[in-house]
Amino acid sequence: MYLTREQEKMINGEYGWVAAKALKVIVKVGEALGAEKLVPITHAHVSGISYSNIGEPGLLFIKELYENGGRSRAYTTVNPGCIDLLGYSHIISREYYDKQLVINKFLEGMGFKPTYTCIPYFHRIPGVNEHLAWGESNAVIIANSFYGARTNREGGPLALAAAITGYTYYAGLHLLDNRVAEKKIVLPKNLSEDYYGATGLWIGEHVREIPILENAPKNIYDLKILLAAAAASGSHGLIVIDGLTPRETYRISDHVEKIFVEKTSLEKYMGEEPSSDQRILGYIGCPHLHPSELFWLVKYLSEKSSPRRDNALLVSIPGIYAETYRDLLEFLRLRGVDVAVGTCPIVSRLKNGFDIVVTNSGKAAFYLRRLHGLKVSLSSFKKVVEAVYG
Ligand SMILES: C[C@@](O)(CCOP(=O)(O)O)CC(=O)O
Repeated sequence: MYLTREQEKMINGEYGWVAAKALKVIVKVGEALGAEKLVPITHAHVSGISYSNIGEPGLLFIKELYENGGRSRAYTTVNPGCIDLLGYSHIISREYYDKQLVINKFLEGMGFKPTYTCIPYFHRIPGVNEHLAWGESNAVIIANSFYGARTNREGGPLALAAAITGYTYYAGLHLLDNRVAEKKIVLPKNLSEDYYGATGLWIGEHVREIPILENAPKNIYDLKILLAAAAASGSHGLIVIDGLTPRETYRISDHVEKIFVEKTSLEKYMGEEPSSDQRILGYIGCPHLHPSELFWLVKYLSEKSSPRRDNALLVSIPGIYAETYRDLLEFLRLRGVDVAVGTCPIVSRLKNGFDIVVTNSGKAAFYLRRLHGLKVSLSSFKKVVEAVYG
């Protein structure tokens, strides 16, 4: 692989052994993927920092990088950890509180922004054709598909290595030649919001190639639900949205096969609807909620008082909002909302006690069914609130 003089210095240890090791890993992976050079990144997003996912070995790994001088050479944000940073939530377990704080201390010590969110694109909007090294599949697919930026789906350690070196390998979705839509997926016209999660799950399971979507929602709130689900059940890093994805960031193959999605094919992902005697956990915030979504929630709840008996509404939001939106979060808490800041049920342990989860998130449904063995019913944002508050 071709390395610049600066990269050679780094790999030879002139910037410390952590940077040298990190660059060696990136070069090895790049060589395996046929990269001929490295590319500087403007933003790394590091996933895999939750103690309940990475445990003691992960904590020790991050500690070693920090203690041996690993520091960010690119703007870097981090994914959610496993604790509620404001301490409001009764549903997210506090089991690993101290361990997570230790991890957070090392991450912040390396110069990473304490965002604790899976929607880093709302914190720093990626530009068209900017090279990024992001972990967290929902963030990756939004960066490529909505903003037209360029990032592969990195695992946590590789995004960490990119943060420390400021580089990633020039392969995969960094090259226009690999951003070619080969299937056209035609969604049913006027599909209601209830089905966006299911649509994503269907695409992830049934389509391997990069598709171009027709009749997809065009606003980022609906798209983040649809694309996150597709990236959870499948391996996509880019799904072209017809009429929205910046045109210069992808190509369309000369032989595009058309696939029509029938609404009936989506039903199996929806799950059964809750019955009146079941204890319902409503969940919104996967991917994390944007401030506008928080304001919608406040609007919906201004006419409600408290959840119906035995029900609860869990809402997960970026850690970075904790201070800015404290009044809003306090309002939600007083309405009985279980607000979890800087975490989510996918990267934490839950205190259970519910018969069924009602959520608008296909990604949450995918993981909660598998990780926590929970029954999940898919619905729309507003109907989740209705299911809990009546
Ligand atoms: C559990 C976690 O890996 C989310 C699922 O991964 P992904 O959506 O495939 O990137 C996130 C994390 O550990 O930070």
